[in-house]
Amino acid sequence: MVGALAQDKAGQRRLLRQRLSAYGEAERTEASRCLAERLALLPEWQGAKGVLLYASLPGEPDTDLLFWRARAEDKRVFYPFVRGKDRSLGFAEVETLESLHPGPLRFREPSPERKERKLEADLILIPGLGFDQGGMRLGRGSGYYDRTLAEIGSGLLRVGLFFSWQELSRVAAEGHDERMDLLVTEREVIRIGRAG
Ligand SMILES: Nc1nc2c(c(=O)[nH]1)N(C=O)[C@@H](CNc1ccc(C(=O)N[C@@H](CCC(=O)O)C(=O)O)cc1)CN2
Ligand SMILES: Nc1ncnc2c1ncn2[C@@H]1O[C@H](COP(=O)(O)OP(=O)(O)OP(=O)(O)O)[C@@H](O)[C@H]1O
Repeated sequence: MVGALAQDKAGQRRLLRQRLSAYGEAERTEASRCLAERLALLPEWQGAKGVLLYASLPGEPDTDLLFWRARAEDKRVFYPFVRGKDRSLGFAEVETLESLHPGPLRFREPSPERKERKLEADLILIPGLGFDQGGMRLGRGSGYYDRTLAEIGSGLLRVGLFFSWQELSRVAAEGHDERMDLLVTEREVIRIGRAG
Protein backbone atom coordinates (compact mmCIF):
# COMPACT_ATOMS: atom_id res chain seq x y z
CA MET A 1 0.00 0.00 0.00
CA VAL A 2 1.49 3.34 -1.09
CA GLY A 3 0.13 5.15 1.97
CA ALA A 4 1.71 2.72 4.42
CA LEU A 5 5.08 2.92 2.66
CA ALA A 6 5.06 6.72 2.65
CA GLN A 7 4.37 6.59 6.38
CA ASP A 8 7.25 4.16 6.90
CA LYS A 9 9.53 6.52 5.01
CA ALA A 10 8.47 9.44 7.19
CA GLY A 11 9.19 7.35 10.30
CA GLN A 12 12.60 6.32 8.97
CA ARG A 13 13.45 9.96 8.16
CA ARG A 14 12.58 10.97 11.71
CA LEU A 15 14.71 8.19 13.15
CA LEU A 16 17.67 9.10 10.97
CA ARG A 17 17.48 12.81 11.71
CA GLN A 18 17.57 11.90 15.40
CA ARG A 19 20.55 9.61 14.92
CA LEU A 20 22.41 12.24 12.87
CA SER A 21 21.95 14.84 15.58
CA ALA A 22 23.59 12.50 18.11
CA TYR A 23 26.97 12.73 16.35
CA GLY A 24 29.17 15.77 16.79
CA GLU A 25 31.44 17.68 14.46
CA ALA A 26 34.59 15.88 15.63
CA GLU A 27 33.16 12.42 14.91
CA ARG A 28 31.86 13.54 11.58
CA THR A 29 35.18 15.10 10.56
CA GLU A 30 37.13 11.97 11.47
CA ALA A 31 34.64 9.63 9.76
CA SER A 32 34.59 11.86 6.64
CA ARG A 33 38.37 11.57 6.45
CA CYS A 34 38.26 7.74 6.69
CA LEU A 35 35.49 7.59 4.14
CA ALA A 36 37.39 9.76 1.66
CA GLU A 37 40.53 7.60 2.07
CA ARG A 38 38.53 4.47 1.47
CA LEU A 39 36.80 5.84 -1.61
CA ALA A 40 40.01 7.21 -3.14
CA LEU A 41 41.63 3.76 -2.94
CA LEU A 42 38.96 2.13 -5.09
CA PRO A 43 39.76 1.33 -8.72
CA GLU A 44 36.45 2.93 -9.68
CA TRP A 45 37.62 6.26 -8.24
CA GLN A 46 41.18 5.92 -9.52
CA GLY A 47 40.01 5.22 -13.06
CA ALA A 48 37.45 8.05 -13.14
CA LYS A 49 38.20 11.05 -15.36
CA GLY A 50 35.25 13.00 -14.04
CA VAL A 51 33.21 12.87 -10.83
CA LEU A 52 29.94 14.44 -9.73
CA LEU A 53 30.27 15.46 -6.10
CA TYR A 54 27.64 16.96 -3.83
CA ALA A 55 28.09 19.83 -1.39
CA SER A 56 27.40 18.43 2.07
CA LEU A 57 24.52 19.46 4.29
CA PRO A 58 24.99 19.28 8.07
CA GLY A 59 25.32 15.68 9.19
CA GLU A 60 26.40 14.33 5.80
CA PRO A 61 29.88 13.07 4.90
CA ASP A 62 32.02 16.07 4.00
CA THR A 63 33.07 15.95 0.36
CA ASP A 64 35.50 18.90 0.34
CA LEU A 65 38.37 16.46 0.86
CA LEU A 66 37.22 14.61 -2.23
CA PHE A 67 37.15 17.83 -4.22
CA TRP A 68 40.82 18.50 -3.42
CA ARG A 69 41.78 14.91 -4.05
CA ALA A 70 39.99 14.86 -7.40
CA ARG A 71 41.64 18.12 -8.52
CA ALA A 72 45.06 16.87 -7.44
CA GLU A 73 44.44 13.80 -9.59
CA ASP A 74 43.37 15.92 -12.58
CA LYS A 75 39.79 14.73 -12.57
CA ARG A 76 37.02 16.97 -13.76
CA VAL A 77 34.61 17.85 -10.96
CA PHE A 78 30.92 18.64 -11.31
CA TYR A 79 28.38 19.84 -8.74
CA PRO A 80 24.60 19.80 -8.94
CA PHE A 81 22.29 22.78 -8.66
CA VAL A 82 18.54 22.95 -8.31
CA ARG A 83 16.96 23.72 -11.66
CA GLY A 84 13.86 25.31 -10.26
CA LYS A 85 10.35 24.44 -11.24
CA ASP A 86 10.64 20.85 -12.35
CA ARG A 87 12.54 19.73 -9.22
CA SER A 88 15.45 18.43 -11.22
CA LEU A 89 19.19 18.94 -10.94
CA GLY A 90 21.49 20.67 -13.42
CA PHE A 91 25.28 20.23 -13.38
CA ALA A 92 28.16 22.62 -13.68
CA GLU A 93 31.89 22.08 -13.74
CA VAL A 94 33.68 23.54 -10.73
CA GLU A 95 37.34 24.50 -10.48
CA THR A 96 37.48 26.04 -7.02
CA LEU A 97 35.38 25.50 -3.90
CA GLU A 98 35.14 29.28 -3.52
CA SER A 99 32.87 29.33 -6.55
CA LEU A 100 30.17 27.44 -4.60
CA HIS A 101 27.47 29.45 -2.81
CA PRO A 102 24.37 28.49 -0.82
CA GLY A 103 21.35 27.99 -3.09
CA PRO A 104 17.60 27.86 -2.42
CA LEU A 105 17.83 24.56 -0.51
CA ARG A 106 20.85 25.77 1.48
CA PHE A 107 23.43 23.38 0.08
CA ARG A 108 26.26 25.09 -1.81
CA GLU A 109 25.85 25.28 -5.57
CA PRO A 110 27.96 26.49 -8.50
CA SER A 111 27.65 30.29 -8.72
CA PRO A 112 24.84 31.94 -10.70
CA GLU A 113 27.22 32.68 -13.62
CA ARG A 114 27.71 28.93 -13.95
CA LYS A 115 27.40 27.26 -17.28
CA GLU A 116 25.20 24.21 -17.26
CA ARG A 117 27.24 21.31 -18.61
CA LYS A 118 26.62 17.86 -19.89
CA LEU A 119 27.60 15.60 -17.04
CA GLU A 120 30.93 14.14 -18.21
CA ALA A 121 31.54 12.02 -15.17
CA ASP A 122 32.18 8.34 -14.52
CA LEU A 123 31.06 8.43 -10.91
CA ILE A 124 28.16 10.12 -9.21
CA LEU A 125 28.46 10.47 -5.45
CA ILE A 126 25.10 10.49 -3.75
CA PRO A 127 24.10 11.73 -0.30
CA GLY A 128 21.11 10.48 1.61
CA LEU A 129 19.60 10.30 5.05
CA GLY A 130 19.84 6.52 5.11
CA PHE A 131 20.89 3.50 3.06
CA ASP A 132 20.55 -0.26 3.31
CA GLN A 133 22.94 -3.06 2.31
CA GLY A 134 20.88 -3.75 -0.80
CA GLY A 135 21.84 -0.34 -2.18
CA MET A 136 18.50 1.38 -1.58
CA ARG A 137 18.55 4.98 -0.44
CA LEU A 138 16.29 7.16 1.65
CA GLY A 139 16.56 10.82 0.64
CA ARG A 140 15.08 14.02 1.98
CA GLY A 141 11.77 13.41 0.31
CA SER A 142 11.86 15.65 -2.75
CA GLY A 143 12.89 13.03 -5.29
CA TYR A 144 15.75 15.08 -6.78
CA TYR A 145 18.20 12.23 -7.01
CA ASP A 146 15.60 9.66 -8.06
CA ARG A 147 14.53 11.87 -10.95
CA THR A 148 18.13 12.67 -11.87
CA LEU A 149 19.20 9.02 -11.78
CA ALA A 150 16.19 7.91 -13.82
CA GLU A 151 17.15 10.55 -16.42
CA ILE A 152 20.85 9.64 -16.49
CA GLY A 153 20.23 5.89 -16.71
CA SER A 154 22.80 3.26 -15.77
CA GLY A 155 25.80 4.61 -17.72
CA LEU A 156 27.63 5.95 -14.72
CA LEU A 157 28.46 4.38 -11.41
CA ARG A 158 26.22 5.46 -8.53
CA VAL A 159 28.08 5.65 -5.27
CA GLY A 160 26.13 6.18 -2.06
CA LEU A 161 28.22 7.91 0.64
CA PHE A 162 27.11 7.71 4.25
CA PHE A 163 28.26 7.16 7.81
CA SER A 164 27.77 3.70 9.33
CA TRP A 165 25.19 5.20 11.75
CA GLN A 166 22.99 6.03 8.74
CA GLU A 167 22.51 2.38 7.86
CA LEU A 168 18.99 0.97 7.99
CA SER A 169 18.22 -2.73 7.92
CA ARG A 170 15.79 -2.04 5.08
CA VAL A 171 14.81 1.24 3.44
CA ALA A 172 11.03 1.50 2.95
CA ALA A 173 11.67 1.73 -0.80
CA GLU A 174 8.98 2.55 -3.37
CA GLY A 175 8.87 1.70 -7.07
CA HIS A 176 10.57 4.93 -8.22
CA ASP A 177 13.49 4.61 -5.80
CA GLU A 178 16.77 4.12 -7.61
CA ARG A 179 19.41 1.64 -6.49
CA MET A 180 23.09 2.46 -5.87
CA ASP A 181 25.93 0.41 -7.43
CA LEU A 182 28.41 0.93 -4.65
CA LEU A 183 28.18 2.01 -1.02
CA VAL A 184 31.06 3.55 0.88
CA THR A 185 31.08 4.34 4.59
CA GLU A 186 33.95 5.14 6.97
CA ARG A 187 34.03 1.41 7.76
CA GLU A 188 33.29 -0.53 4.60
CA VAL A 189 32.74 -0.75 0.87
CA ILE A 190 29.72 -2.65 -0.39
CA ARG A 191 29.38 -3.57 -4.06
CA ILE A 192 25.82 -4.13 -5.21
CA GLY A 193 25.31 -6.64 -8.02
CA ARG A 194 23.24 -5.33 -10.90
CA ALA A 195 20.45 -7.69 -11.87
CA GLY A 196 20.25 -8.63 -15.57
N1 LIG B 1 24.13 17.64 0.10
C1 LIG B 1 22.99 17.34 -0.47
N2 LIG B 1 22.70 17.83 -1.67
C2 LIG B 1 21.52 17.49 -2.27
C3 LIG B 1 20.60 16.64 -1.64
C4 LIG B 1 20.93 16.13 -0.36
O1 LIG B 1 20.20 15.36 0.25
N3 LIG B 1 22.13 16.51 0.19
N4 LIG B 1 19.43 16.34 -2.30
C5 LIG B 1 18.76 15.13 -2.17
O2 LIG B 1 17.94 14.78 -2.94
C6 LIG B 1 18.93 17.27 -3.31
C7 LIG B 1 18.33 18.47 -2.64
N5 LIG B 1 17.30 18.11 -1.72
C8 LIG B 1 17.04 18.79 -0.56
C9 LIG B 1 15.81 18.62 0.00
C10 LIG B 1 15.48 19.31 1.16
C11 LIG B 1 16.40 20.16 1.74
C12 LIG B 1 16.03 20.86 3.00
O3 LIG B 1 15.06 20.56 3.62
N6 LIG B 1 16.85 21.81 3.41
C13 LIG B 1 16.66 22.50 4.66
C14 LIG B 1 17.99 22.66 5.37
C15 LIG B 1 18.76 21.38 5.53
C16 LIG B 1 18.26 20.55 6.67
O4 LIG B 1 18.47 20.98 7.83
O5 LIG B 1 17.75 19.44 6.42
C17 LIG B 1 16.04 23.85 4.43
O6 LIG B 1 16.07 24.35 3.29
O7 LIG B 1 15.53 24.39 5.41
C18 LIG B 1 17.65 20.30 1.19
C19 LIG B 1 17.98 19.61 0.02
C20 LIG B 1 20.06 17.66 -4.19
N7 LIG B 1 21.25 18.00 -3.47
N1 LIG C 1 11.62 9.26 -11.59
C1 LIG C 1 10.66 10.04 -11.04
N2 LIG C 1 9.81 10.74 -11.83
C2 LIG C 1 8.86 11.53 -11.30
N3 LIG C 1 8.66 11.67 -9.98
C3 LIG C 1 9.46 11.03 -9.14
C4 LIG C 1 10.52 10.18 -9.62
N4 LIG C 1 11.18 9.68 -8.56
C5 LIG C 1 10.56 10.19 -7.47
N5 LIG C 1 9.54 10.99 -7.80
C6 LIG C 1 8.64 11.70 -6.86
O1 LIG C 1 9.39 12.46 -5.92
C7 LIG C 1 8.74 12.44 -4.64
C8 LIG C 1 9.73 12.16 -3.53
O2 LIG C 1 10.26 10.86 -3.66
P1 LIG C 1 11.07 10.18 -2.46
O3 LIG C 1 10.30 10.29 -1.19
O4 LIG C 1 11.55 8.83 -2.89
O5 LIG C 1 12.33 11.20 -2.37
P2 LIG C 1 13.81 11.00 -1.87
O6 LIG C 1 14.55 10.02 -2.67
O7 LIG C 1 13.76 10.75 -0.43
O8 LIG C 1 14.33 12.51 -2.13
P3 LIG C 1 15.72 13.16 -2.59
O9 LIG C 1 16.22 12.40 -3.79
O10 LIG C 1 15.37 14.58 -2.93
O11 LIG C 1 16.64 13.07 -1.44
C9 LIG C 1 7.64 11.43 -4.72
O12 LIG C 1 6.42 12.11 -4.75
C10 LIG C 1 7.89 10.68 -6.02
O13 LIG C 1 6.68 10.31 -6.64
